[in-house]
Amino acid sequence: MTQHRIAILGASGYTGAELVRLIATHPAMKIVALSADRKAGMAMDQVFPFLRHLDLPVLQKIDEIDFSGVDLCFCALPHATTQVVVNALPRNLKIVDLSADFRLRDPAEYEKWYGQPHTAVELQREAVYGLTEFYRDEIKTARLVAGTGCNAATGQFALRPLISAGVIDLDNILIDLKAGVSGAGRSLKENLLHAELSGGTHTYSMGGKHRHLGEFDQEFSKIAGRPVQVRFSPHLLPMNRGILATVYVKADPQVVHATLAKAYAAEPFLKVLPFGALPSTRDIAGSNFCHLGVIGDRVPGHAVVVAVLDNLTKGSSGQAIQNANLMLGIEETAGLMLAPVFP
Ligand SMILES: NC(=O)C1=CN([C@@H]2O[C@H](COP(=O)(O)OP(=O)(O)OC[C@H]3O[C@@H](n4cnc5c(N)ncnc54)[C@H](OP(=O)(O)O)[C@@H]3O)[C@@H](O)[C@H]2O)C=CC1
Ligand SMILES: CC(=O)N[C@@H](CCC(=O)OP(=O)(O)O)C(=O)O
Repeated sequence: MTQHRIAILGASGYTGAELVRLIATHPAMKIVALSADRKAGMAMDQVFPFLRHLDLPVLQKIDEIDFSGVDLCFCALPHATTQVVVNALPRNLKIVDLSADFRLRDPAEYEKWYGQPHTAVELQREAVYGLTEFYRDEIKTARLVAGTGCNAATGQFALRPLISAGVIDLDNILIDLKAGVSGAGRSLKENLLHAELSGGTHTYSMGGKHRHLGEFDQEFSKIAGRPVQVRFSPHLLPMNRGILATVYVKADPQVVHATLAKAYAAEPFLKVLPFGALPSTRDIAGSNFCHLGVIGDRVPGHAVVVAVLDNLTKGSSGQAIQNANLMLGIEETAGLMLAPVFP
């Protein structure tokens, strides 16, 4: 099988390491370059001893990499840095970006949510939104794909088919979400110290401030053909991986279940549980699966959808590989059918 030559920028971060872990057993990808910033010059097993069994290139600064020998580049860098880096890469290089820089179509929306003007607007326009199950055809022919926010992916898996089918009240949607701490990346932050995190939970970016609302607004309004604004309450939980979104909608619960089950019947990674069964993050850790459950609320005419996925796989690096498979003409599930880790 052809081995596509892969570079990973930001390989010393959490999503970068997850890309390496998954690509290590991919049948048609070979890692030829890895980048880091502070950790440039180090071997991967110095940064991540859990990858010691692999023979990997040394971490380099981005400007030391020869991209002429690369077929596809995963970019797992912080937002804002990303647009500068991608703008300087060869224009024929296929890129799957994991940051927020190319997710929003409208430059004004980017500035609103990220607090600064976009400096590569033409790339922003070129990028295809990377929620694979809903953008497959565009992703197959794209050069630049923008991976979704991990929370944004979870909420969209619960809601997109319901909005498309017109079975929920569009003005009555609440996404209450719990996220694991690896979603915040590997750089040191005081509030993420074990002593300050492990004993409790708290909300963050409440009151309509979370940046993934930009993705919800963009995508839900596009599907509905009119503005849709959801309510969103993110919480940080003292767990490493995983997101659980509890989504409250005004709708017939059986119709909600039937709509999701039908929409995802042929999807290899999206699993709808029997009516009334609800999923747990414990059942998807380390895998590219998203589990969804539906139950009737106590108040008639209301339903609750619960969606879970792993932020480092289906929420970022697994999704990125799924998109790269399509861009390279490989089987979409290649390298991704790993079972979750349990317990
Ligand atoms: N973590 C998650 O669950 C998700 C993350 N994302 C997005 O993916 C991207 C990567 O996230 P994550 O892996 O968590 O982040 P980390 O903070 O864990 O890693 C960031 C990586 O970028 C490198 N880096 C930082 N600054 C620079 C710079 N100025 N120039 C070059 N390289 C730099 C770091 O290198 P070094 O450490 O050597 O300094 C490191 O390799 C982010 O945009 C994030 O928002 C998207 C979905 C989910
Ligand atoms: C726990 C935590 O902090 N999670 C991050 C989501 C990670 C992600 O999807 O990041 P980007 O949108 O920045 O790429 C958050 O809620 O902002």
